[in-house]
Amino acid sequence: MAEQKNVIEVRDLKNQFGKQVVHDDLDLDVREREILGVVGGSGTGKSVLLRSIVGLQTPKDGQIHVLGRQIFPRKATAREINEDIGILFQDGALFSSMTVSENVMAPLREHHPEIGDQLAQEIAGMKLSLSGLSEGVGGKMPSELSGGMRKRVALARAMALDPRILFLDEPTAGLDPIGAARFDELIISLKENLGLTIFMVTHDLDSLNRACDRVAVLAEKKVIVNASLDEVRRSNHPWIGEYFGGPRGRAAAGANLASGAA
Ligand SMILES: Nc1ncnc2c1ncn2[C@@H]1O[C@H](COP(=O)(O)OP(=O)(O)OP(=O)(O)O)[C@@H](O)[C@H]1O
Repeated sequence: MAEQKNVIEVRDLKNQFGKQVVHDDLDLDVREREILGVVGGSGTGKSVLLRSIVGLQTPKDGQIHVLGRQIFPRKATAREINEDIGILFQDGALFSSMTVSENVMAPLREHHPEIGDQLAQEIAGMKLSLSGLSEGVGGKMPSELSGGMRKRVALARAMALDPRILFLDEPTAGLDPIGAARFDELIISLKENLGLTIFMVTHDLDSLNRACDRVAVLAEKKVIVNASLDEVRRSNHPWIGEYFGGPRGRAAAGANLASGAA
């Protein structure tokens, strides 16, 4: 198989808050068109890593390149960075006073004010449909939707500018198992049909089994392994053993085998 190129390269990353060093000499590669699951204990710096890569957090040291652009030390402009990435934050963060359509159109209004109302509406409708929502949803307020639907609206908004990379921070948190499985199917289809690369911070073992091509594990201020789930499971690191070998880990792996997934 041809070697996939890296769309994200992080080298020697250091993040520090006061005396607390969160990342030290952290390296990470993310390949084009893969779904990378990012896991690690609470407070290991998964969200800080995501925020550093998208330019929302200024690291202490290191180098970050995304799609060939230098994010840190900063050379790319915020506009250039935002052109090719979409972000779904942990809480979805929809604007509660705007309709669903207006939420999805917000990035278009900000980055492409030249786009007229009708075209913006049409693009919003298309993104909602890509996210598995029906047309009628556009006129509703976020408060009228279920948690799963709100996640899909947030995903539609993250895709408003046709990103090449999607960053998802715990996208299935708060969803029931069926809603979470459907969300995973959706992101797999985005990867397969649109060729997106997906960087997904998650605590959801079922999601890792179902959706991720590779898994990066954060521990000891670094990415200690970035490999297929099978390879990660073979690691003898104590946190990995506890996480994947515990009852939840075994149940998730068993469910995956039973459903015939690779
Ligand atoms: N802006 C900030 N100022 C000070 N400390 C911060 C800031 N952002 C993050 N931290 C600290 O950095 C550490 C890593 O935080 P982060 O949110 O990245 O962890 P995480 O791995 O995503 O955790 P969780 O799985 O619980 O969401 C935590 O100890 C957190 O308190």
